[in-house]
Amino acid sequence: MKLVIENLTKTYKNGVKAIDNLSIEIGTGMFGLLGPNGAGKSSLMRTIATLQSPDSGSIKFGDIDVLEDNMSLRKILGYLPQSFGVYPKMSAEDLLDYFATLKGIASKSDRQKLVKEVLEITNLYDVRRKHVAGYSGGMKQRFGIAQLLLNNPKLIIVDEPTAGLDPAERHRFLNVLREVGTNCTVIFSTHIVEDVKELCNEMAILNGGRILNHTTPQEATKEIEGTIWKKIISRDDLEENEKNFNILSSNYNQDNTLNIRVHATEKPADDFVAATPQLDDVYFIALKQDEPVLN
Ligand SMILES: Nc1ncnc2c1ncn2[C@@H]1O[C@H](COP(=O)(O)OP(=O)(O)OP(=O)(O)O)[C@@H](O)[C@H]1O
Repeated sequence: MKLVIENLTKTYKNGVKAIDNLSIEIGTGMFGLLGPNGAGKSSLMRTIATLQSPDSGSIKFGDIDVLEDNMSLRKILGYLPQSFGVYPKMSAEDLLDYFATLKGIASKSDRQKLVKEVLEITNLYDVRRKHVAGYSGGMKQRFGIAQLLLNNPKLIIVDEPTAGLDPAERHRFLNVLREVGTNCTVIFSTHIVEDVKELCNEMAILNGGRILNHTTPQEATKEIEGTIWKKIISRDDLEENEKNFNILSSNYNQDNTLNIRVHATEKPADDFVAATPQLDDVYFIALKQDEPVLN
C-alpha cells in the first residue's frame, strides 16, 4: 500500500514551522528518512501516526484518508516513538501477553502463539522471562518492535531507533527491521547515513521541514559520480582549503593530517584525486545546497 502525503504543513504554537508544504509518495519496503537534528523527522512521523494534526495538507494510506479517519489507520499502524517511556518490572512474555489482551485477543492460546512469534522475530525468545525494565537499550528497541508487531501492521513507523545503540546492538536491530519490512511499508528516521545505506531501498533527505532529495541510495551515489574529489592536507591548511573549495567533510588521521572530500564538477586542483561517491557525500551536498546564501 502506498502512503501519499500532499502539501503537509505543521506549525507549533511557538511559531516553529516543523513541516513546510511537504509532498511525498512512499511505497512498500524500507524507507529511510534522513535528516539532522531539528529537521522535522519526528514531527512528520507523529503527524502520520495521527498523534498530532497538521495545519493543512493531506495524508492517504491506500484507501484510508489518515486525517479524516484516524481510527482506520491506527488499526494497521505500528509506531515506535523516539523514547518509549518507563517499562514495568514485568517479563517480556507477560507484558506482550498483556498488550495482546488489550488489543482484544481473548483466546489464551492465540495470544501465546502470537507472543511466541513476535519474540522469535525480534530475537528475544531466549530472554522472554527477563524483566523488560532490565533489558539493554537494543533489547528494549527490539521489544518495541515486538509490541508493535502484535497489530500485524501494514504501516510501521520507527523514529530514530538506533540512536544510542552500540554497533552490535544496532546491527541486530537493523536485521530485525529488515525482516519485518519485507511485506509492509516501514518508515524509519535517522541522522545516521550508514543506517539508510544498510537498510533502505528508498530514502529522502529532510531539512527545515522540506524534502531536499527523494531517491534510492544507489541512484543518489550514481548521480554524483565524477564530482567527488579527495586529498590529504595538514591540519593547519584547513581554513585555506575551506576558502577555496566546497568541502563536504574532513576526517582526522592519526598523524595530524586531514582527509578532505570536495564537491566539484571538475578536478578542483592538481593535488586532488577522484573519490568514489558515498552516501555521506550525497547527504552533505543536499544540506550544503540548502544553506542560506550569506552576503
Ligand atoms: N512540541 C513542539 N513544540 C514546539 N516546537 C517543537 C515541538 N516539537 C518539535 N519542535 C520544533 O520543531 C522542529 C522540528 O523538530 P523535530 O523534533 O520534528 O525534528 P527531528 O528531525 O525529529 O529532530 P531530532 O533528531 O532532534 O529529534 C525543531 O525546531 C523543534 O525544536
